[in-house]
Amino acid sequence: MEHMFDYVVCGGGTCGPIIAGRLSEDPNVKILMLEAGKDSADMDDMHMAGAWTQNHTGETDWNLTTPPQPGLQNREIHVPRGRFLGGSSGCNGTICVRGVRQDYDDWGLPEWSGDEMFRAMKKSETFHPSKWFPEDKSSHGYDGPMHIEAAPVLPLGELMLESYKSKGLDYRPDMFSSGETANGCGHTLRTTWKGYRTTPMDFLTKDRKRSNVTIKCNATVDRVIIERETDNTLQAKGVEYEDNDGNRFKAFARKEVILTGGTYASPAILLRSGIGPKADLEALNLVCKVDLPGVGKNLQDHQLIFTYYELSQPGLTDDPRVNHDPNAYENGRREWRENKGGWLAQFPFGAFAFARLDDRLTAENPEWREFSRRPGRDPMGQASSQPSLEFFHTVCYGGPPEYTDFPKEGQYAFAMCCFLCGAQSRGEVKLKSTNCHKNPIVDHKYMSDRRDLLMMSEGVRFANEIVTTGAGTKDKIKGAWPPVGSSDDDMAVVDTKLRVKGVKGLRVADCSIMPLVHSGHTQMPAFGIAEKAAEFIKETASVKSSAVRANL
Ligand SMILES: Cc1cc2nc3c(=O)[nH]c(=O)nc-3n(C[C@H](O)[C@H](O)[C@H](O)COP(=O)(O)OP(=O)(O)OC[C@H]3O[C@@H](n4cnc5c(N)ncnc54)[C@H](O)[C@@H]3O)c2cc1C
Repeated sequence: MEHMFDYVVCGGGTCGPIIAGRLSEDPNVKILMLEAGKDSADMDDMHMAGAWTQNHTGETDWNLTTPPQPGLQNREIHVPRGRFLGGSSGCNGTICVRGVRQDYDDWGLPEWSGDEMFRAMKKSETFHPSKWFPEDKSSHGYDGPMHIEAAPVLPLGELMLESYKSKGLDYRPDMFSSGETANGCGHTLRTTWKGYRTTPMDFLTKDRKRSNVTIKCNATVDRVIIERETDNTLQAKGVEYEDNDGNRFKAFARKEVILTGGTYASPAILLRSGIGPKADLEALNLVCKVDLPGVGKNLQDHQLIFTYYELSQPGLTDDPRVNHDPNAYENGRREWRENKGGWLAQFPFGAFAFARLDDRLTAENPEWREFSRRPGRDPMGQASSQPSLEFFHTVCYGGPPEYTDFPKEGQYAFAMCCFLCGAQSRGEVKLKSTNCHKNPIVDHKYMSDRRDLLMMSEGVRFANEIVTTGAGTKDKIKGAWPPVGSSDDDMAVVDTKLRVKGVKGLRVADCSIMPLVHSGHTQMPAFGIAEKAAEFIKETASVKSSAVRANL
């Protein structure tokens, strides 16, 4: 294999293939994309969106677990991450929620404004309209490699929409694409089409195979090769990586190395490369090349609570196919192979809503009233255009594989989910070993900020009101289930164009660069981040080549 490329992209998950795909539009450019996991072309359980949990353990997952979380009664939390081509976009819920413009405006960087991110997010998309769904046309892209569609919400979803509306959350069908409201209900779109999950690997496979992109799987990037130039600056020259047997290789980049290992892995690669907090590096006998105290810090996650209900009547959930059938997976896989249908073809979530709960908390909770507020902001730092919480529900009893108490014949259950948008708890990623095959310590410090706990408690209370007293569902609930019971920021790691501070030719371009999580699930911003990263990289290349031309 040839070892010299123009660009080396480290991580073939969500952002990596988008960047590799965009850069490969120039046939003169040679790209290497390294992925620690395996090829996913033949992974049916990835192609079927409903089989998502099947890839949350074993070789297709990074098997990362947090240390005991004091805010969660010392529970250790498994945080799944895809480890194969397509990465987390290949084992996620396929839900598309772009958030609201203010989420990105709050990053305080003109390059990353709400308008810019909404433009970049739709660039990856081909939206497939449906007769029943009134899409907001201006919010969508129609010629990108990722296939996105609206999914019907099934009978329970229709009732939930009625319940949301009766609680003051107006129906705005495509609000999760347009980002138009912080209070409302509607449909989320899905990264599925014709029974298949779409992932950013669609930038590089099928009709978009590119001869100038080399993809290497089972290739775990250990560190970036950084050399000091004659002008005393540091330059990224390439990477060292290992296969699954520990054999070591080098690949070199004429132009740039781009880290796309995701929120947990990119900081770990930087740290192993000697870029990070000096004391932490020296404690592991790593030579500190650039003392960047922010690497691995400011870790954020959306927290999510599922509350289960039993329904008093049949016909509203998918439990008969999913939970009552002892051969559910066998039958689901057969149906998918035969006609790309069946329960595994779709992700089992129904109708969604956003809500702001600051007024409720302010009226009812003295502790909430004590928190300080910036002008025009609530105690979470959010403006009135930003939702406090997202609500959604499953269309059968479902959730992670470790769940038990499945409904039996004649029993029907579902979960109401409460998802915290503006989480304030901050955690960190640290190395526990310099071995690239050992996972870093991922400590989210969930619920360590009291405001998260108060907002989540109020959210669960509101969700319970929606389900048990809302117009669509109040007569259908039997009970609970189971029936027994910025660049001037010293901590910034990259500049506004995602270049790692202190090293030339090195960028990070994945969800780890988000200074604040947006209101919603993170794959849409991942698409936007990758599209913008590719634009910045091309911009640098064109400035360099015109500078070269000017010198001739
Ligand atoms: C279970 C789950 C459900 C989710 N549901 C949704 C949802 O419904 N909607 C939504 O919008 N978002 C969802 N998300 C979040 C979203 O999918 C991710 O935030 C997004 O895909 C992350 O993109 P990324 O490029 O930052 O990282 P990833 O997609 O994780 O890509 C990183 C890639 O780098 C590889 N890698 C890591 N380390 C190395 C290394 N050292 N060398 C080489 N390769 C390496 C990994 O194997 C992986 O392929 C979900 C995520 C999960 C895990």
